[in-house]
Parts: sequence; C-alpha cells; structure tokens
Amino acid sequence: MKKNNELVTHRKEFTKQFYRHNKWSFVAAITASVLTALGNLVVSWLMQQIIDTASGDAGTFSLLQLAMILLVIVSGIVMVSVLEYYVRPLFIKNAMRQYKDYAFEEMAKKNINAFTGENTSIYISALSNDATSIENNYLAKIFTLVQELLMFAGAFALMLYYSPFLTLVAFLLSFFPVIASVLTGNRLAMQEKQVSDRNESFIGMIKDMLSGFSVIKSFKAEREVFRLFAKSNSAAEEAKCRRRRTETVIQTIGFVAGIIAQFGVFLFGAYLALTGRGVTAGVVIVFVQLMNYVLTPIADVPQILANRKAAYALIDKLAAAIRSNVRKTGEEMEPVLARGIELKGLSFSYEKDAPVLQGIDICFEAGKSYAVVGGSGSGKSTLLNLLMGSREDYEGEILFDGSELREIASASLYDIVSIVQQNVFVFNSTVKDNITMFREFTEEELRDAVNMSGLAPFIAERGKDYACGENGSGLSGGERQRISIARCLLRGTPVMLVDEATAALDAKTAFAVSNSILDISGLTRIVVTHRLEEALLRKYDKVFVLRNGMVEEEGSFAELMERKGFFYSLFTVSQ
Ligand SMILES: Nc1ncnc2c1ncn2[C@@H]1O[C@H](COP(=O)(O)OP(=O)(O)OP(=O)(O)O)[C@@H](O)[C@H]1O
Repeated sequence: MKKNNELVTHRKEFTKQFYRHNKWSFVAAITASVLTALGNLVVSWLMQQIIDTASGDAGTFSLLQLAMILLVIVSGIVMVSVLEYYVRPLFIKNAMRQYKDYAFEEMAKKNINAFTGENTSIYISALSNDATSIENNYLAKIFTLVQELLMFAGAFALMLYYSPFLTLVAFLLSFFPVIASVLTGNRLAMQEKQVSDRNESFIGMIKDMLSGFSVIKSFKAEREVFRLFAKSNSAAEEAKCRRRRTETVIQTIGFVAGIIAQFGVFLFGAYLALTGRGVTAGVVIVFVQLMNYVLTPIADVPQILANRKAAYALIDKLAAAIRSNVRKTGEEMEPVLARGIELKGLSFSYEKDAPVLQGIDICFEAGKSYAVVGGSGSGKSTLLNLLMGSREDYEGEILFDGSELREIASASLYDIVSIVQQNVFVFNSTVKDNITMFREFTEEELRDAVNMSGLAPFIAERGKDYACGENGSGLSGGERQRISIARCLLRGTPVMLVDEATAALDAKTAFAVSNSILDISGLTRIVVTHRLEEALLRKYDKVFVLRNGMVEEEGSFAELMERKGFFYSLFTVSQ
C-alpha cells in the first residue's frame, strides 16, 4: 500500500510537468475541444430543423433563417479550428519538452556510479519510444476524451428531448458496444507495457553491439551476434504486432456492435415515423447521427482509458528507475579539507558474504599524498569509488573533517573531491571544452592545468580547438588520460583521487605527470597505482598496501622496504 502511494506521488511529479508554465495553452486547447463538441451538436440540431422544414413538418425557423444560422456555425467552427491549430500542438510541445527535461534533471541527481551498474536502456527507451507513446496515447487523447464525453452527454440530452421512447430503445441497443469495449480495453494496457519492455531489451542489444563492435569483428562473431539481434528484434516486433491485433479486434467489435445499434434505432425510428407516433423524419435521421456521438465514446473511451493506464505504467517505470540509486540531499560544506579524511572500521561488499573491503582504519591527512597499492582485485578502485560517494551501503565511517560522507550534499562533496579515472569519457567536442567541461576559466588557470597534465606539447601542435571525435576517437589513450588529469586539476578541488591515471602513458610522460601531481602543495592526493617506481613512491607521504580488502601494511616507502614484508615482495617482483 505504502509502495503504491509512493508510486502515485512520484508519478504525479512527472505528470505535473505537462502543465507547468503550460496552463493557458491547456485551458485554451480544452476550450477548443468543448466548442468543437458543441458545434457538432448544433449541426445535428440544424440538420433536423432543415429536414423537417423542407419535408413540410412545422419548424421554428424559415429556410433562410436556417441558412443564416448555418453560416454562423460554419464561421464558428473555422475559428475554433484556428484556435485548435495554435494551442493544441503548443500544449503538447511544451508538455513533452518539460517532461523530458524533468526526467533528465532527475537522472542527473543519481549517484556518481549509477549508470555503470544500471541497465541504461530503460532511460533511452523512456526518452524515445515510451515518450512518443505517452504523447500520442495520453496527452493528445485528453482532448479527444473531453470532446467525446461532452458529445456523448449532449447527444443523450438531445435524444431525450426529441423522443424519450426512442432514447430508451437506443440505450438498450448500446448495451452490446459497452460490453464489447469493457472486455477488450484492459488487454491493451498490458500489451503496451510489453511493447515498452521488449523495446528496452532491443535498445540494450543495439547499444552492446555498437560498443563491442571491434570485439565482434575481431572474433568473427557477426553471425552469433546477428542471431541475438534477430531474436530481440523479432520479440519487439511480435509485441507490437500483438498490440496492433488487439487494437483491430477492439475496432472491429466496436464497429459491428455500433452498426447493430445504429441500424436498430434507424429501423425502429422509421417504424415510429411511419405509424405516426410523434416522431418526424428529421428526428429519425438526427437520431442516427446522434447515435454516432453516443457510440463513438462507448467504443473509444475504454480504449483511451486503457491507454492512459498504459501511459501511467510507462511513467511509473521511468519514475521507479530514476528514484533508485539517488544520493539523498545532505549538509552543505565549505569546499575545503582542513583536517583530513578518516576511515573507521570501513567494510564493504557488492554481494552478500563476499567482502571486498574489511575493517579498514586509515587517516588521510589534509595536504598530504598517499599511494594505495596492492594486487589485482584487492579493492583499490572500490576504496576510491566509496570516497567519491558512489555507494552508501558500507559499514563503518568515512569522515571528511569529521562529517560522515553519507550526510554531505553531493554538490559540496564534488567541490571537495574529484577523480581521475582509468576509463576517461571524452565528449564529442574540442580539447578545450573537454578540459573545462564547458565552463569558463581564465587563460592562466587553463595554461597551468595543461602544463601540469603534460598536455602542452599536444595543444601546441593541434591547438585547443582540436575536435576530439565521438568518445575521443581522434585521441590516443595517453592523450585521453592527460585530458582527464587536466580536467581534474582545473577543478581545483582540495582532494584529488587518482585511479591508475598514468597507465596509458609512456614511462617518461607518466613519470613527469605523476611528478607534477605530487609537487602540487596543499592538495590531498590519494593515488591508486600499479606502477611501483621507487623515485615516485619515495615522494608519497605514506603508502597503504591492500591485500584481500584489508590494509596489510602502511608506511613510507623506506619503512616498508625495511620491513621486508608484503610490499617488499610486491616491489621486488615488479622491478
Ligand atoms: N560493480 C561490482 N560488482 C560486483 N563486484 C565488483 C564490482 N566491482 C568490483 N567488484 C569486485 O570487487 C573486487 C575488488 O575490485 P576492485 O576493482 O576494487 O579491485 P582493484 O584492486 O582496483 O583491482 P585492479 O587492480 O585489478 O583494478 C574484485 O573481486 C571485483 O571483481
């Protein structure tokens, strides 16, 4: 029950976006729908008047007067159409733009590592196919719904006014279409959700195929991958096919039941007119027309409501995905580190009963530099990721100047720490944009970051407006890493985490870059490294040696070497 309420609250946040700063176009579009419905009803009334006046039955107006009324109505309909032309697309455009903008803003609140662990296809599908479905089946249908319900009520009132008896007959004959609609409506919602789920898998498949294209080619796995593609493609098309079939069934049942009801009224009305029971020819013809206005909503409304339900399911799916892996808002902090970062009894595991870090007690003092070394899988990257606030499900404490990491607001945390990672994402833009991350910095700040990261020769040769290409396709691995280091240096955070940042650089550049990072004074540096180079290791204030998720040894390079323990053997093997 609580979960249901939460779902509805999250959904409301999303549906609110349709109307935010968009109320007037919504009201105008609804007004146009109301006027269209009224126009249609008045046209029916006019038709009855014209037929009865022409066939000699007593009418209230002369033919000339009726022609004048017709002129007024037609002008009115044209004006309403013009209003509709402007406001309906305007409402839908703003609604969808705001909906997607909101979804993106909410996605940006997720944890720093959220999209490395989650299936991202759900978001791509939600902002493409699902959004189109919501636009067509939910938003555009609001106006159809209003128009049809009004026409239904108006037609029913007019029918009662013309002949209560014939209305009763019409009511009984409408029973079939009502049953038919209700029976088929709900199936559609279920099938729409299935279409969305299959689409999501299909997008995931395409994403994998494109990202792993070089692996597929080099392992000659095209056939095998094509088989997977074809399976996923076929499943997505099957789901759409089933939905289309259900739509056809709904339409056919509605059509047949409608014909039975309409002709039943027509024949019965004709009988009443011929036997002189107070029903004119005009009334019979108008009844057939009004029956349309009654039957169309009976056929459409359950389908529209089912589609609304389907759209809600799509919104709920996106809302639930967006609400997971979100860092809760915490306290604001000054962008400084005065004392240091303390880890107290820190333990963490990705999966139950498989600890990756166990009972770690470390103090990183402000302004000093630390190396974290250890064998592959010993938990080095996990430690850095935890310091970046990627997870909150650790045991023990991570204290920044005494404040628990979980309680620090994301914005404050990333003003204090920044990370240079192994895998560098490069945007399809210039080198300068990739270093500044599209923000403004002074020329001097930029020059310093470029010099320290070892990018200066590259920029001197290609210029800072050099286009990096999609995901840095125009750059070497080393150049990408230098961009990442420059990015981090430019941010100027008091804490810099470095995860194997120099792995892709040649030995000489790697040494120069590491050296310049180690020479910055006042910066707290925690560097994960596999490169066990004495000249560099001697520059760290302390080296922490991890083994099976625990701190096996700690001390300066000289102390560790003297101890002749685990580090000593790691170091000597690597030389
Ligand atoms: N997202 C994850 N889900 C589950 N297990 C993970 C995840 N990331 C890492 N692990 C596991 O946690 C352990 C520690 O990994 P981590 O990347 O922290 O080690 P590392 O010391 O940085 O290794 P390397 O030097 O090879 O990069 C490994 O056994 C790894 O398989």
